[in-house]
Amino acid sequence: MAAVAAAQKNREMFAIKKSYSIENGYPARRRSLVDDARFETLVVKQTKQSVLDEARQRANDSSVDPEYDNEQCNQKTEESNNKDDSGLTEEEIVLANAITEDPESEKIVQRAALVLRLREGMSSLSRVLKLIEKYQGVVVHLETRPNISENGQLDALIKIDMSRINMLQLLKNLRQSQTLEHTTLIGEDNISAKNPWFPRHASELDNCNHLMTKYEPDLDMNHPGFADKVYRERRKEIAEIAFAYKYGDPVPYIEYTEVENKTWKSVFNTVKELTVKHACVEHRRAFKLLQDEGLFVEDKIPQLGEMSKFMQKYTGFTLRPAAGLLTSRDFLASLAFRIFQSTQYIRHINSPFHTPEPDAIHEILGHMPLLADPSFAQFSQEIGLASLGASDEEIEKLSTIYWFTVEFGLCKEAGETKVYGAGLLSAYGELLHALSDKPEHRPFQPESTAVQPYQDQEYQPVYFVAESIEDMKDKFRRWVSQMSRPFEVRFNPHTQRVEVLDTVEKLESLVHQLNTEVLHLSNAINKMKAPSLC
Ligand SMILES: C[C@H](O)[C@H](O)[C@H]1CNc2nc(N)[nH]c(=O)c2N1
Ligand SMILES: N[C@@H](Cc1ccc(O)cc1)C(=O)O
Ligand SMILES: [Fe+2]
Repeated sequence: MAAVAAAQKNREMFAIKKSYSIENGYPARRRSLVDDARFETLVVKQTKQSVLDEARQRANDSSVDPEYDNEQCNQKTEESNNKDDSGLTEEEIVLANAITEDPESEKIVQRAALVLRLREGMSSLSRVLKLIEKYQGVVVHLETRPNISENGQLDALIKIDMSRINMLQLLKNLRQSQTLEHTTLIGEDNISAKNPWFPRHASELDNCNHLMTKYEPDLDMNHPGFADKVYRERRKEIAEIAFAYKYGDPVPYIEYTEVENKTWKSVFNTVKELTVKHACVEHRRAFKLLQDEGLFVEDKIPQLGEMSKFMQKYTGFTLRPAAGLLTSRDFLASLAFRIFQSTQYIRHINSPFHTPEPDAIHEILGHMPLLADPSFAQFSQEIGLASLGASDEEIEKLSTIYWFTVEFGLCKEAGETKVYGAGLLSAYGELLHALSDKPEHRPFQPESTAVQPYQDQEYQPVYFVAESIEDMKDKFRRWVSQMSRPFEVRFNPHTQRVEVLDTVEKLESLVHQLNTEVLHLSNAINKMKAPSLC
């Protein structure tokens, strides 16, 4: 018990706190969640590293490697130093970040309002207007008034439409001008910092790979591999491969070692036996399919590339490698694109029944069977779509729902309680615990489930039981429709793009598509009703 308490304390000490970046002098105005996560990973890792090196020494491991990650950290620090944001307003930083994160977006024409203080009255105004013309901007609104405090000065509000890249140039130019006292850009539409950035195309998931480092063997005293240098090196090697991965690359092939295959064999055989009796029908069905296709065999860890092909065939889900436990926002965002970010390293041989961080055994044995089920795949994508542009509070709720369904969900089946959560289907220790009378079983209700606190270091004390997976999905849909996001999104599988449904044109084209599909459906019905005589 003492060990558990110590581990809990260790994790609390290092858990990434929401306000961490602000406490450490990272300007709150730069509210890109991508940048925040990058910064947090860096600082938390550096701090933890030094404290834990000491602890590892105490754990009788002489293989402390202080160089770990220093290179990577330095690189990132330099990167962020190069970004000189001094003097820019929040809106301008958001604008500049939007361009850096998606260079294609620099040509997007953006509406924005400029507030200027003109030193030389009307004559400065004509210079400003000429400049706007030079940058191919269109003035859509212009208002001036004498400045109340200074004689002869004029305040102007100018609304313009201009490409993002030109807007940044224009601002630079205006700031250097002697005739202006100050220039402020007020964002409109999507350059507002109030809507966080989110990926619009599957390729932008290259930006969504921020890790929560608290359970890595290098940083978690209770990780089964904490004092095993060989294990830590191997885990790092495989994580590096994931770090280097870019959208469009083939899924990397990993030559698994004998020990790793042995670990797989022991988990696979135990889970195979237990799931016959305890897993939900969707899991059992897909498990059999995976066996029939030769992917689920006892003596070889399936390759992620093969798994990805398998799932693409059944539900369109594909896999991309992840270096460890991802932040909820990044992890959920990829689900919106029917992409599952999957770790590729294997848990420690000493702890096959349960591991504190997701590993390839968890992803493959736990998640893949249900992601190969069309209805469950749809549900996973819906949680992902709901997460795009959601507030931090909503992300917290969505990930809690995800936790108690996709990860640790139980459901009823012909009067019996069955397992569908991936965290149980890959951890036979916890699977048996979940079905025993030790933990509490509560009915799944999105409102209460979404706010149930949970920890991810030990077996759960509470599980939620759904009437059925379909019923859980229905309840989730009703609940999620009340979220605060002021827009709807839709995934276009042809372009792999998430579209924000915010213009009449987009909705019209969608209605058109749906009409065509309805026409096909009614044709199909007619054909069935009156089969042709030929
Ligand atoms: C969304 C929710 O937080 C969930 O537990 C996520 C978090 N990050 C993850 N990261 C990886 N690599 N694999 C996972 O299964 C998850 N699960
Ligand atoms: N506990 C799971 C792995 C896991 C860890 C953390 C998670 O968030 C999810 C899954 C297992 O042993 O298989
Ligand atoms: Fe998982």
